[in-house]
Amino acid sequence: NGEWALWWHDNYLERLKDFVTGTTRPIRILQFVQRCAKHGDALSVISAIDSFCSKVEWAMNVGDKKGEILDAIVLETRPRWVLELGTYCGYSTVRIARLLPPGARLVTIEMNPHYAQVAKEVIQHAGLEAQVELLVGSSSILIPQLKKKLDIEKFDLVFIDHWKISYLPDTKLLEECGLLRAGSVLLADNVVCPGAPDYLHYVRNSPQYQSQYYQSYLEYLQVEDGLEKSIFLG
Ligand SMILES: C[S@@+](CC[C@H](N)C(=O)[O-])C[C@H]1O[C@@H](n2cnc3c(N)ncnc32)[C@H](O)[C@@H]1O
Repeated sequence: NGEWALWWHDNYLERLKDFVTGTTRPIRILQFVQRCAKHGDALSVISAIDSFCSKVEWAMNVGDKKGEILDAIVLETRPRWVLELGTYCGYSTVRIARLLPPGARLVTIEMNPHYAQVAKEVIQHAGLEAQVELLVGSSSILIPQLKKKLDIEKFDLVFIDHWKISYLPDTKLLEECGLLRAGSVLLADNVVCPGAPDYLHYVRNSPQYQSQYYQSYLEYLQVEDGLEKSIFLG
């Protein structure tokens, strides 16, 4: 059901609406945010995107239900440095950035330049551009450059939400590049739908991680999905 729903919303309906409107889904989300959300008010940006994506057009944001779990983990972690893999339109970026303690930074990586441009405008609309560094490119190329590029030592929290096939190789890359410390938290989205079985097998069986599943629902749909929180033990 989940696979079918994703195909329906992400391929068939999106292409149809793109064709009919002559725009793209990210542009339609941005236009809704600009029309309905208050400038500088992150919560109203989040509400506008949730409202658009639950009532008008589905989109692959982490969504409101899993978003609450994400919020709780950001608040309990109180990170100084956060990395997000997969920005899309900046929904989860705004969710995370609004909860960061003073002086903390969120680095978010998006390989699609069109999505990244929309995300930049969404983040600006939320008034959070000072907290966020948006990098455009592939995670596998950018991760090894992060220490030099941004003078980062280690990430306290990593939100993993790009293509599922990249979860495991990028996690190993973060380890190899020395970007994780004992206690760093990895939070991976969509571990059930569409699923990341090789990643789950790794974090649940490696002695280097202590891992826990948070059951929830796929964004804006009644289909089981969840987040996996994995603490790197060093
Ligand atoms: C599920 S969406 C991210 C949703 C976003 N985190 C949110 O909740 O609002 C996945 C995004 O990851 C991007 N992506 C996929 N593989 C990537 C990679 N290897 N490097 C950078 N971006 C990637 C895609 O272009 C897409 O925009």
